[in-house]
Amino acid sequence: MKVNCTFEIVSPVRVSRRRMKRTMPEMKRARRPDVKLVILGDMNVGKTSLLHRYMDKKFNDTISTVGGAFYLKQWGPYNISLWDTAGREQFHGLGSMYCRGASAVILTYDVTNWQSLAELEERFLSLTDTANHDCIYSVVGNKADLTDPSNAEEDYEGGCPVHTQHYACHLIPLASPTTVSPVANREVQKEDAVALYQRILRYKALDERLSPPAERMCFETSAKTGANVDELFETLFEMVLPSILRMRSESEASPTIDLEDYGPVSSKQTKGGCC
Ligand SMILES: Nc1nc2c(ncn2[C@@H]2O[C@H](COP(=O)(O)OP(=O)(O)OP(=O)(O)O)[C@@H](O)[C@H]2O)c(=O)[nH]1
Ligand SMILES: [Mg+2]
Repeated sequence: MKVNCTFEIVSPVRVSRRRMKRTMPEMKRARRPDVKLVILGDMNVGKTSLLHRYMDKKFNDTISTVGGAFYLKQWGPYNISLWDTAGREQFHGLGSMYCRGASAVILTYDVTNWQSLAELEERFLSLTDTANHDCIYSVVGNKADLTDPSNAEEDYEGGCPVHTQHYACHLIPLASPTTVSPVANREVQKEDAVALYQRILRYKALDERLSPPAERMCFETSAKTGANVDELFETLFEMVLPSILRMRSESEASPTIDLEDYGPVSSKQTKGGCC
């Protein structure tokens, strides 16, 4: 449905200063997402946790995503829609719908689970065929905290770091402490992610010399500790900025709006509903 209209928006942030009457282009900017990023990957790799960490700076309990959900992030003057998707097989078909019109896709695996990396090429890469022609791709290994020796914990009552082997801590070790050797947890090496990124470029028939380098597009993150999470999203936002500017100049010309573009957005950083 396309309509011509201008209406008044009172932004909760500005209501103390002044009520604003915006013309169409400003109203469009205030509400309509400028660009779309999608996060894909097998179930349980931490897609939702990464979005919660970035949007809310928290690592809280999650339930397995049903269908998909979107978040609207205001980044400077730009509105970026972040689409979370379900990794479960039963929702696989929805992935290509969520990727439609995407300017960046985050392909996520679990560094402690080799199969989650393999699934990206076997099951998820083809879903990105509906993304924009100039879409960028990031390969993200999450749960890096599980392979970080400094995070090692022994199974004590209350927990005591493994490097205090002489039990300096006050806790009495259990009869047979189970030491988690974090490095042994790692199943995917960084080189494996780089190799996958290069195969993605070939799949997309992109010239590697003209594409963003692997070291810029491959990340290891932890939604639990927050490691590299802001860097991941902010790097991608910077990289899609040219697409935003291009699409804005194209949309300036169109005086109509499509009300279906306006999700249930009511404040600056708003979580969309499940779609
Ligand atoms: N240690 C650790 N656990 C994590 C991390 N990220 C997510 N988890 C845990 O992994 C489990 C799955 O996390 P989700 O964010 O729900 O995974 P998902 O990819 O959204 O899963 P689906 O919605 O089913 O596709 C939860 O128990 C999280 O607490 C991380 O960085 N480190
Ligand atoms: Mg999820």
